[in-house]
Amino acid sequence: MSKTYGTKKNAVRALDAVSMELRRGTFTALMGPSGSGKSTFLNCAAGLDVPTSGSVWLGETELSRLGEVERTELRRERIGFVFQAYNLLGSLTVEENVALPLRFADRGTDHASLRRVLTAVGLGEHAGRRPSELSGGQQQRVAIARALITRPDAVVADEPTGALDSRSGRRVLELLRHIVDDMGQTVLMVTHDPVAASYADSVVFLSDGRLAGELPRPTPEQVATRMTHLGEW
Ligand SMILES: Nc1ncnc2c1ncn2[C@@H]1O[C@H](COP(=O)(O)OP(=O)(O)OP(=O)(O)O)[C@@H](O)[C@H]1O
Repeated sequence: MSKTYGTKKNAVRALDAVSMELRRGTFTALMGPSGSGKSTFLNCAAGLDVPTSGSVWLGETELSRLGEVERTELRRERIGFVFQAYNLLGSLTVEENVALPLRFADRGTDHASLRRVLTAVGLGEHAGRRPSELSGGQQQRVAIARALITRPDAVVADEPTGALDSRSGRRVLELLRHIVDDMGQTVLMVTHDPVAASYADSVVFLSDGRLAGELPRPTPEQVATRMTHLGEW
């Protein structure tokens, strides 16, 4: 797919014929210098935006062909989102925050699934707390539980550890690894951090809106070396 922002002389080609297949049950990290198109790719892949040309498929559904309303519905039902800022509602409890996507999707709240997902992210004991009573790492794990509650086909995470200290970050990355290995989830994560990227099955590099290689079974050192070759981080 390609994505151009603006028109004519103000046009910015953010993605230039980038083609990628994310297999079910895999964890992919997306890296590249600032402005290389990572967020643009993630947004188009997850149906928050549409490419200017090319197509995006989620299973049998051509996401890029859907109108705004259908795309919003598909996002709610089939994609889980995790961002650097946890975007939790402060007035709701942990459990209520996690249940929110079910309400938006007009699905009933299934308490057994809520308990299960909260336990999976290690917050079974904190269901009744407010986000302000949790650490940053715990809040991000609430956000991951919220992303998982609809049993989405894929989870996209844009810098999920960007605001965390390295210990809480590790816990979040281990959790992402766990949802892939033990729950069969598919995860796409944008990150600047070679250690975070090393938790993925494979790292895809972007540079100037183009694919710039892939590194399977990455180590932090290999990722850092590649990033150095791509220029500024
Ligand atoms: N809404 C927009 N309108 C115009 N240009 C945009 C818009 N969003 C992004 N761009 C441009 O598209 C290019 C790719 O941006 P993008 O945010 O995808 O990069 P990125 O790799 O995620 O960067 P960063 O690591 O800094 O977040 C950049 O040149 C950026 O300035």
